[in-house]
Amino acid sequence: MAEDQALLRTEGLCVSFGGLEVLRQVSLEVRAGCVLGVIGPNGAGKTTLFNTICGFVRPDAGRLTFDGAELARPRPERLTRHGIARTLQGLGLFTGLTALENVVAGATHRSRTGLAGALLASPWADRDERALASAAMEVLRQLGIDGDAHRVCAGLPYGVRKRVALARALVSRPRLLLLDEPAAGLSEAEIGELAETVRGLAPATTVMLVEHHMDFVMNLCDELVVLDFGEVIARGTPAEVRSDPQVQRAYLGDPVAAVAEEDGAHA
Ligand SMILES: Nc1ncnc2c1ncn2[C@@H]1O[C@H](COP(=O)(O)OP(=O)(O)OP(=O)(O)O)[C@@H](O)[C@H]1O
Repeated sequence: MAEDQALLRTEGLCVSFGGLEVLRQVSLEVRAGCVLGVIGPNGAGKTTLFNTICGFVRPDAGRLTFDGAELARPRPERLTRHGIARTLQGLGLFTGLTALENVVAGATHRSRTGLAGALLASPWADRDERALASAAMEVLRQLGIDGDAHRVCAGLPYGVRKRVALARALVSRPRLLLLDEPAAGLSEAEIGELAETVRGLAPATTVMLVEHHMDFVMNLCDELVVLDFGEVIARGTPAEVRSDPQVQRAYLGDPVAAVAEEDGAHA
């Protein structure tokens, strides 16, 4: 581990789409063993930040370092080899496959024999397949959904499908897990359970998540970074961020103006 304990670091990331600057000089650190939340109003650039870290979007400028080494040109298909995994805002599951098959699909990079071995039906491929299925089952058990392992995803409740998506990311045993809106669409009870699950992953797995559900974020995260119009406008503990006037303005409009308006209404 690098001395500064930052597992992931971004320095001066800039991304534009056409003339639209979506990330402006974004510098942040994800400390090893922590749960870092990235929040901000709609369109602030949160998902673009994830996409840049994962290599789906090439930055115009800036630098990414993972565990002290530059991640010069991250390639999505190689991320798990670096020890990074992510979930998507949509679930991205194969709805016609079972929960177990979906999770195995997330683990295939661990296979030694690869596609060629599987096509040739080599004994190694058989052994690999059994090992992958066993690893996938273990993660489903860890997330409390092993009872649904052989059910087709299309027929599973949304909350269970979200857990399958999480299991698929976890099966590679990532050092850094990126979660894009993990609480979206869940009931309050499921959100509470999810917070416990994510808390249980750290410190072995460092977590960076993008989320709109404020209670979830405030209760779960060790640190927050706030993006607004592609810029980092605040960072700190949830309590520090909550009381930051710039953050309040970004979310609620200018509080001073809001109070003045309210006074006017009562006058
Ligand atoms: N591939 C793209 N091409 C053009 N514009 C894009 C692209 N991806 C994102 N954008 C624009 O970039 C801005 C930031 O989008 P992004 O999805 O990163 O924001 P966000 O903070 O994740 O928003 P939300 O909370 O609504 O998911 C938006 O104005 C969006 O329309």
